[in-house]
Amino acid sequence: MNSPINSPKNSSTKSPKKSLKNREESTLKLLPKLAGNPLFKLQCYISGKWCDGEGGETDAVINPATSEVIGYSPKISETQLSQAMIFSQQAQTSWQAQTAKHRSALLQKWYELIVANQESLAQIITTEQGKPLAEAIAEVNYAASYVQWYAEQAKRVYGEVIPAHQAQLQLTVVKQAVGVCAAITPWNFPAAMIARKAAPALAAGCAIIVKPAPATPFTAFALASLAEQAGIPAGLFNVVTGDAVMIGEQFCQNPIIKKLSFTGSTAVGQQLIRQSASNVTKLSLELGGNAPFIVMDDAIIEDAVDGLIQSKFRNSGQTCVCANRIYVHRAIYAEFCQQFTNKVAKLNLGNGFDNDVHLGPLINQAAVEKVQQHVDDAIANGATLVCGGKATKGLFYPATIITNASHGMRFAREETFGPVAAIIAFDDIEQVINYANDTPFGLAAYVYSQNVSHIHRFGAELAYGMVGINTGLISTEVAPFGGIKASGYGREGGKEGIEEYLVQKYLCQGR
Ligand SMILES: NC(=O)C1=CN([C@@H]2O[C@H](COP(=O)(O)OP(=O)(O)OC[C@H]3O[C@@H](n4cnc5c(N)ncnc54)[C@H](OP(=O)(O)O)[C@@H]3O)[C@@H](O)[C@H]2O)C=CC1
Ligand SMILES: O=C(O)CCCC(=O)O
Repeated sequence: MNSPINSPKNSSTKSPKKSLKNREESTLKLLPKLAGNPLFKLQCYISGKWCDGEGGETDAVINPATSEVIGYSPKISETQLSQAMIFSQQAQTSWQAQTAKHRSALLQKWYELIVANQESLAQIITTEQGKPLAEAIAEVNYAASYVQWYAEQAKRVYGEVIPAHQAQLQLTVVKQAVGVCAAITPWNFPAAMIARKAAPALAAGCAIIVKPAPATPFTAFALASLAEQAGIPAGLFNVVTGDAVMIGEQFCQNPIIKKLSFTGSTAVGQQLIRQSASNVTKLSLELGGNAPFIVMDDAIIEDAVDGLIQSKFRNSGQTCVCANRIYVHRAIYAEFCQQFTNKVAKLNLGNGFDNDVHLGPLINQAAVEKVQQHVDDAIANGATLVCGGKATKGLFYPATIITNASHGMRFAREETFGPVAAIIAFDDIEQVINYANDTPFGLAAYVYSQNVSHIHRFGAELAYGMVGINTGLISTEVAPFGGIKASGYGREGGKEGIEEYLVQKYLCQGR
């Protein structure tokens, strides 16, 4: 039987005769957990209306824990998309003319609704993405924090007065909304990745059209439902699903779209750069990572172990800022590995809805295969498997520890995106900085050390957009999140995040 888990794109179904009501009824029979969930919508939200694809085609969405079909998301047509852009352009013109205070109040309302509906949203996230319910709740609050932050920042978009070079001139710089924006988001944080693009866009006075990953469209529809309830005017926040290639080309090449923000793989990011050349579209790209996690011999081992567990196993390792390569000083290597193994043994793998589950399933079969290849490569090249190392059932992959690993192994070159902790010994700070920087990627790095001069050196020399020092968790709405090198450019969060959706205009005024 063709398993839609392997490739959601291959699971397209042409179902023009199936009415929405029938689709909802058959879906709810399959998945009692979402029955009655007021935010469970199966339609795109475009120009303030809920709609199917005009050709009636849909994509099946699969629960990665059970392989059951959760529901179907529409495939919108190119015509629908270009009409959405025209409508958004009109809506955006009025929106940017509103006061920042007005935009802020609507975003604040959206924030409050997201928090008030956190359980319904988290249920949808766990069902379509697989992460444990407690993590899904944490993600909803994380997503909400961006909406709240940009509701506040909306009111602080300041311009500048420049001391003029001639007495008769006045020089000022104003900031204006870039226009209609687009976003392409991944499945690993289906709520947060949308919130941290849409909230600054709306705060800045832009409209946005979001294409979520096909594995997790229902969280996006749920956010749209709450935006509608919050009173965000039609055409400003849109969610479209369907053919990624067609939508991606339109986002890059339709001149209505002035800005595209993407989170996902480096390969797709590079394609979007190429595609948007003709339109010179402004881009923000948050791409793959390959985070080094460094533990010096002067670190507090217990803290480093706890930090590694947080960094490595969040979302079963399916996070671009997850520790991907772990470097532990040889002097503490054995002790560190022992303490880490003892704690990892307590992590439970299971359905995210069950109690006391720390790791849910991986997103699809391709993800399981990539993880397995990285494990097999390490073992074949002389590393030692301490625990895990094979899927237990379906997409469930256990926490895996590999010791005696080396820098040349595949996991150290490529993002694993799974719950595999492979630990490499190093001898001195020079060597480990070289190892850490020996990658095309530059998103996040982590260091554990109690030596101030070591910390300063790591801070200065690690070639990354973000460095966690004596912590395994760096993400927050108040700080600029983003990478350098092949991990992309642009920042999300902090005061910097809203700048991505603004353009500067310099006014040179004579008497
Ligand atoms: N930085 C991060 O947070 C993430 C990194 N990754 C990395 O990427 C690897 C592969 O994951 P995957 O989900 O396939 O990531 P992709 O980069 O393929 O997908 C991310 C998003 O981009 C869309 N997309 C894919 N191709 C195009 C295109 N030509 N034009 C426009 N949009 C497109 C996808 O939609 P569709 O699926 O319909 O093609 C999805 O919405 C992971 O193993 C991980 O290493 C993945 C996800 C997030
Ligand atoms: O790109 C990702 O993997 C999501 C980032 C998660 C975070 O904000 O910590």
